[in-house]
Amino acid sequence: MIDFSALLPPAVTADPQLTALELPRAVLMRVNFIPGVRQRLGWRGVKECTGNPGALTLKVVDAPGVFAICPQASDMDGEQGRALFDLYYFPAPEEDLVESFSIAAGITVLQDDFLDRVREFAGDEQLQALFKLATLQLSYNGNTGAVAVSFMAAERQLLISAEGVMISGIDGLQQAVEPGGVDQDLAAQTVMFPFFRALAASFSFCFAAAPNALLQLSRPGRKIIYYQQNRFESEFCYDSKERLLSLVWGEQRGLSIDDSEFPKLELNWRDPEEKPCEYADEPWWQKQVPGARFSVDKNTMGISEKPKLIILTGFLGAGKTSFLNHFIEYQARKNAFVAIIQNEIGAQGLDTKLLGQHYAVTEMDEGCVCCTLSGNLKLALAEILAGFQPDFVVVETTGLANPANFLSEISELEDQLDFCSITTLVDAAQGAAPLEKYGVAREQLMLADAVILNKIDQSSEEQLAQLTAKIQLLNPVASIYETCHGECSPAQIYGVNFAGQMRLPNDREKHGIHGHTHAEHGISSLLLDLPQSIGREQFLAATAKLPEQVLRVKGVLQFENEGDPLVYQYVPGSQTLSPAPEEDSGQRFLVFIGEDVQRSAESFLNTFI
Ligand SMILES: Nc1nc2c(ncn2[C@@H]2O[C@H](COP(=O)(O)OP(=O)(O)OP(=O)(O)O)[C@@H](O)[C@H]2O)c(=O)[nH]1
Repeated sequence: MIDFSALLPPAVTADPQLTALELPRAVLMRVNFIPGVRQRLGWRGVKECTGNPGALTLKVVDAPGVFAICPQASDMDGEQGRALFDLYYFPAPEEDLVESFSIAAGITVLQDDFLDRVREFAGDEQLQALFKLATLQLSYNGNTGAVAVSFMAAERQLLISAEGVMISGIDGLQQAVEPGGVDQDLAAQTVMFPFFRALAASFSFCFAAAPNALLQLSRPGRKIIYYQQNRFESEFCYDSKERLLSLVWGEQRGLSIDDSEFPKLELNWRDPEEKPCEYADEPWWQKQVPGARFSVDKNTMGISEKPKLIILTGFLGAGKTSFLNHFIEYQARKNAFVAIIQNEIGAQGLDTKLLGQHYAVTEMDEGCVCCTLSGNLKLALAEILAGFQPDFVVVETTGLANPANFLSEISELEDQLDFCSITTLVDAAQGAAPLEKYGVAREQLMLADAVILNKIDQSSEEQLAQLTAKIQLLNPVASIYETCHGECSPAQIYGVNFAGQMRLPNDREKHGIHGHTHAEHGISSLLLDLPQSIGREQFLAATAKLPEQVLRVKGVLQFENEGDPLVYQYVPGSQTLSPAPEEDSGQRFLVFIGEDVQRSAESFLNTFI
């Protein structure tokens, strides 16, 4: 029985249809975030389409273009789940292969916005019609745990233009394809096979098992004759075959592969027979990638195996999430994988949604921010380290957390993590006020290895100088960096190889800093459910009257008679409304943070509802 627990959450594995639908994505994301493994399995990288997180674009070693996969349909029959995916290849403009695509595809490839369109191909029907080359079928039996991955493609994808194709050239209109001539003759199976090869090898790696059956079936190919106004006919084409190649992990009987239209059985191999010679050298027979097992791959590459740990603190609204977004982007460009642990005040986990979905995120329970973080941090870290092999783990604490509270727990994980830095964001726009008022804001600074002075666009030079002097008084050893929107180079802060060492609790005790400070600051949080839609004017009038005890408000809301939901963010003195993340839970809410928030939230509600 294949163990899916490291790939999919239990709520998904309990549902065979969902499992069939989610499995390729889970496998592809997982292998692509383990640098040592990715390359060896044949991948160069993966990216989710923002409009459709189930749709991925991928680069494969040695293929200059971009491959893509997009879920198309799924169904279920008892314990059988099945899902179909469309597979695409978007050639690079300089590739000779472009000549074999249709004239319309060739023109599209040469347009300036082609690569931008490819990144968002899942919402682009024209692109899908021009570049779909194959289909993938995923079958899963919930009883036996068996999985079949079936690849369907034609030897030749032939398109005949009934009326011919004219294009405009230097000498005016020219006949590019004669009426009844071939517009496209593409070796679809050969073009797509490198993708299937790497995909199948990724399944074997994630399942830690090689396939134990292989089926190959075929049927006569077809050519498509197209007319104007989107009219199509299809005819058999006997000098081309369509093939279905199916690999099975686990018990083949009882797995429903939709192969009814493929009457001719060409190959039927089962373990322990000798492997079919045409596929004997394929990488999918290896259940382990040499030198790339979870525990040793980085060592064999001469890299320290332990992920670097960064603790990100900073008072409410200082810019932690903004900085984290840049940090992730910077690392993604360097092919490094960042795992994030966030502890959100309020149950909604808004920050997780505001960050892209490209990263593993473990949200911890809400509750007393300091203590809960302390209690669950080890668990969350252990979960991440068991499931992934991140290069960095960033713990983004709430604006009210005192890092001193969980430093001793982190020091217990010294053998699993390299401590890199406590990085503290400071809101230059708010100046020294939070530092003067809240002990926790001072302690976040006293503990910092690096201080990022953010929002300098909202502060005068004189105010900046005063604030810097205050910070230096509190923490004479931390380096201070000035930024806007958290945009600063991680290499500048942490050094090129991130050797920064976090001071451990024993050292800190000497500075007179102690744990658990949550009782002293008197700040609490409150979640306010909003009606599904609200009036824009009334809402803005109410926010204008927020009392100074309210330090932070954020949430998702929908204005009456307006298009999409919006994210609302408030810190004293400024508020923003921006488009909500694509993945919308449908819940409309605000989280209030501050002193006496109960009263503030009640009077807020009274003003505008
Ligand atoms: N003008 C300006 N606004 C900024 C800057 N950096 C962040 N912001 C805005 O400040 C607000 C808070 O930023 P976040 O990055 O969410 O801050 P945070 O520290 O994660 O906030 P919490 O989750 O409440 O702790 C958002 O509306 C940002 O767009 C900056 O440099 N200048």
